[in-house]
Amino acid sequence: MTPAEIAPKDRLIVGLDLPSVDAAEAMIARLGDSVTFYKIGYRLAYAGGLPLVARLADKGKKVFLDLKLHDIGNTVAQGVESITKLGATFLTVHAYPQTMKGAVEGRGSSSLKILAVTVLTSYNDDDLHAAGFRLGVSELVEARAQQAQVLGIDGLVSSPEEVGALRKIVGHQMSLVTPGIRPAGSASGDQKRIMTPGRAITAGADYLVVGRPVVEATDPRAIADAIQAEIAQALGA
Ligand SMILES: O=c1ccn([C@@H]2O[C@H](COP(=O)(O)O)[C@@H](O)[C@H]2O)c(=O)[nH]1
Repeated sequence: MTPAEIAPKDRLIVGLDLPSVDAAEAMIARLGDSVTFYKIGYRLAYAGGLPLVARLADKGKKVFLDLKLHDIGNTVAQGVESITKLGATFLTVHAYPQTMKGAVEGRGSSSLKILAVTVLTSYNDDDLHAAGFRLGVSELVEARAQQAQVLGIDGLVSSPEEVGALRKIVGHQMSLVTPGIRPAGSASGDQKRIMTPGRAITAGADYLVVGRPVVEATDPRAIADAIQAEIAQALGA
């Protein structure tokens, strides 16, 4: 799907980082038709949230399974093959060559799209160096994007700060999905590479992932609607 083909409303992916399936379902009901795309990550998946994928699909919503797999290639391939049956649109793996190769093998010809997490948005250059990496954020993101492209990965997760450089490398063949989104005035929390929704879209992001600023808001629907309006304005839609 080229960026022009993505419906503006589908570009906001709300992270259901909530403690239980009941809490997630209550949030989905509150957000109503403001949100069409949800992300299920560690917190909800390990609290029994995987069956929600099919329930959301039945309601016409899309699901991003943010499981960030990383293991030996064979294990990743087998795990991804199981995940293809859940009905999610996106699944994340860490952008290590063996992991990405296994994920593409496990995905096979299914409709599941594999996203490679380049460098977590809570990391800056100092964090990478402390973890033993020689490269800084921008160099590592770009190197991993090149490897992901060669291996047949469908999309990349990065901060919006890297989207311009990534587009030059991967063109429109891969989806660019960006967490680290903060509406003006909201707390950054542990995120270190952040941008507002409008600036991220203008920078060229295809999808914006927003968790806490929506699900911890007093009025989540009002915040989601404001983000959708900012996205539409940045797209000139
Ligand atoms: O590099 C990454 C990859 C994934 N995430 C996930 O996105 C959401 C962001 O939540 P906020 O509350 O809006 O910070 C969260 O589920 C992360 O696990 C990311 O932040 N960065």
